[in-house]
Amino acid sequence: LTFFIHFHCVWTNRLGTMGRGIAVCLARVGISVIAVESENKLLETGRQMVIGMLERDAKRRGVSASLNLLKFTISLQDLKDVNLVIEAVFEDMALKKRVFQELSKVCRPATLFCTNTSGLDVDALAGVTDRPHLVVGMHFFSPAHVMKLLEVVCGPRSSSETIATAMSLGKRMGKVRVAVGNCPGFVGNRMLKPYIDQGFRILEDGIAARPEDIDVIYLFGYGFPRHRGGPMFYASMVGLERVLERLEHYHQAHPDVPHLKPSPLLKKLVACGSPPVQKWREHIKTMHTKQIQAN
Ligand SMILES: CCCCCCC[C@H](O)CC(=O)SCCNC(=O)CCNC(=O)[C@H](O)C(C)(C)COP(=O)([O-])OP(=O)([O-])OC[C@H]1O[C@@H](n2cnc3c(N)ncnc32)[C@H](O)[C@@H]1OP(=O)([O-])[O-]
Ligand SMILES: NC(=O)c1ccc[n+]([C@@H]2O[C@H](COP(=O)([O-])OP(=O)(O)OC[C@H]3O[C@@H](n4cnc5c(N)ncnc54)[C@H](O)[C@@H]3O)[C@@H](O)[C@H]2O)c1
Repeated sequence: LTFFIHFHCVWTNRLGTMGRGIAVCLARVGISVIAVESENKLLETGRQMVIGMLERDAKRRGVSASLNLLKFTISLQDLKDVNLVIEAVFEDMALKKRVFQELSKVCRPATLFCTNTSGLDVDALAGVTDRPHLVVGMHFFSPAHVMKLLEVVCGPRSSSETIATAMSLGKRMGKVRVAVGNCPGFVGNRMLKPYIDQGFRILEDGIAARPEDIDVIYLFGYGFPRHRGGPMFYASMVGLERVLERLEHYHQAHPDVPHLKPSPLLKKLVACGSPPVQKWREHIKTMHTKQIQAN
């Protein structure tokens, strides 16, 4: 298989730029990569970075670096024979649309188009291509060659084969994959944004004196390490009745604060006897079925 990716070329604060991390993930599992940049100077900087990362990675693992799998270019025409594209240009809908339109002209009709957008509408991107069923999100986390998570973002028009291919490519790259739906920020960033936003509001309201105080509270009060599970597991562990009871209490006191209003799902789960987290899925399914029937 051959893959095309875009990669970032400005070395800022060691910040892992997505394209180069994705290129490393692909090449180290034996997949050919054609990396495309917008201009020669950026291409050369990016090339050196990717090679350096691959060499360090190979040294750590005691193997030889698979540099022969990489090709670097500034010409989109070089992508005419690739099987799959992972787009990682700036987070700008107009630019991404332009890139996908160009790719539609250059690539074979069966080539899959994946986007590494952090939260833009995958279906809007699919809509500008000549193959909406072959478009899917592959949301890697930064630095992409280190972080294990991959959100596979399924648009309403992504075919099941397209989703399955993105999932199996993620598996081959050694990622922990989660298939998610298409909404602003998907799951990770949709959850993270309210945390960050509340942090700013807390500072604005003078509830915490320093940003460090908020971070300290999070680090020492609510670590979510792997062995302890995430926020959903935590809610289950605390007890859903207690979570609901607290939210209702705060909601009554502050009816104008939207995030204090308990969700209908939480109420339903409590009404069903607060099943353990592993059992929520069947209740959620029933709820969705009823919603579909009602509509
Ligand atoms: C409101 C929402 C806003 C949304 C914004 C978009 C968010 C996005 O959509 C989602 C995300 O990505 S969110 C996720 C955001 N991500 C996180 O939250 C990640 C937080 N960071 C961590 O968990 C740890 O720092 C790591 C596990 C990355 C490294 O662990 P360690 O034990 O220190 O390991 P080490 O031995 O020192 O380095 C190993 C390799 O990693 C490299 N590298 C290291 N740091 C880097 C950096 N900052 N940068 C780049 N690269 C970095 C380092 O150069 C080396 O590379 P080499 O080429 O192989 O030599
Ligand atoms: N940085 C993160 O933490 C992170 C994490 C997950 C997903 N993402 C997403 O990945 C994408 C890229 O993010 P980034 O942080 O690597 O971006 P970036 O801004 O650092 O790099 C974008 C790269 O795209 C290149 N580019 C722009 N137009 C191009 C074109 N027409 N042809 C070829 N290359 C072109 C630029 O030269 C640059 O190298 C964005 O959609 C972003 O939301 C970022």
